[in-house]
Amino acid sequence: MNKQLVLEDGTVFKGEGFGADVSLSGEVVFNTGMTGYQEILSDPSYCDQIVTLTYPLIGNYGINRDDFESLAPMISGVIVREVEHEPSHWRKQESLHDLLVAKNIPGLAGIDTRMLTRKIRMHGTVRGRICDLTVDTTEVARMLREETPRRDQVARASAKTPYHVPGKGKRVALIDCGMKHGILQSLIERHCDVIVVPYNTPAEDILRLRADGVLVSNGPGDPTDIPETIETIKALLGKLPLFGICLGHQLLALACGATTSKLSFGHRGSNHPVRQLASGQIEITSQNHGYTVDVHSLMETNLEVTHVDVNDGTIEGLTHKSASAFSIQYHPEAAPGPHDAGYLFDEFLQLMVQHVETRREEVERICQSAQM
Ligand SMILES: NC(=O)CC[C@H](N)C(=O)O
Repeated sequence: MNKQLVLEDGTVFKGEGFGADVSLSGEVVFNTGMTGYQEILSDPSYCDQIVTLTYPLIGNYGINRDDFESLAPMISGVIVREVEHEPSHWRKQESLHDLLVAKNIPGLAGIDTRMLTRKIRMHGTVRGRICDLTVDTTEVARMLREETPRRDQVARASAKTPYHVPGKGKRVALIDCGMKHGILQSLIERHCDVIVVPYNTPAEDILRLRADGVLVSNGPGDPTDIPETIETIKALLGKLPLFGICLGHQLLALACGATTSKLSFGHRGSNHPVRQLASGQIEITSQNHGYTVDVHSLMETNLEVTHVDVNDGTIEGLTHKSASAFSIQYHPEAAPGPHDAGYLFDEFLQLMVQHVETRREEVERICQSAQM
């Protein structure tokens, strides 16, 4: 044993280090997915978090060039029960260890991940640090309790300047709060013409793009940390069809006057059941969020709940009663799946088509009344 995880309450888990030989702190969370470690560690929503993977063997199919959700992982560490250093898969290019070394991210193997997960489930997420066995753990725990966590994750994860991904279909302005590439991919598959813009782009600049709709992406941190994006959404509401995913969902709710709060240990995994209220149908979804929209705060808003989490009853989807806007807390772009929720991208497309038709009808009506 040569590395340890120290938690802010003083608990210590000793294990074997892998990946980069560095010490990093972060919020310790767990993900229950059996596969998808490459997508998880490269999902910018995990920025500044140390992720415990509850599936007991990780790394066995390696890392490939295609499955990254972003090119620069922002995760603070990976914790596993057992890591495989000799992966076997026809698509693999390198091992998990090699990737973590290259990206300067520490890994910790050989600890009781079930015990750690049960602790987080009972007491909520905690701050922790992966470090050498030689350091004074009481000192590390004190430092973890006293340091103020950063709140600039979205600014670090978002694109710094706009860029265009041309397509022949509907034009989507994609507000990048720390976007997973899967979202872009899902729009490209539907032939969209996508302009990705930074999280703090003002509404006027977005309107100037003459987009057919706006998608607000997933992203890290607390949604209340980015009032700029909330203001942009407020100004766009009713002018263009709007679709919010995960952080984007929380931001739409805040823009409409609702509130959000932190869940005790969040939802992170790839088999979370969600009920669609209109049909009663259950979708199996991929989730990764630590915050939720407060149900009682919806009373004062024009929002309606469309989807609910079957496990804990929290809100998973919202729609606006008058504006063309809807959002979901989970991931329709999920990779490696499940794909039950992919229809939501088609609904967004449908909303953009309807919006264009309504506008055309409006223009015709104005022209006709002008002739009279
Ligand atoms: N995946 C996301 O977009 C996460 C949203 C937000 N950072 C949360 O933890 O709730």
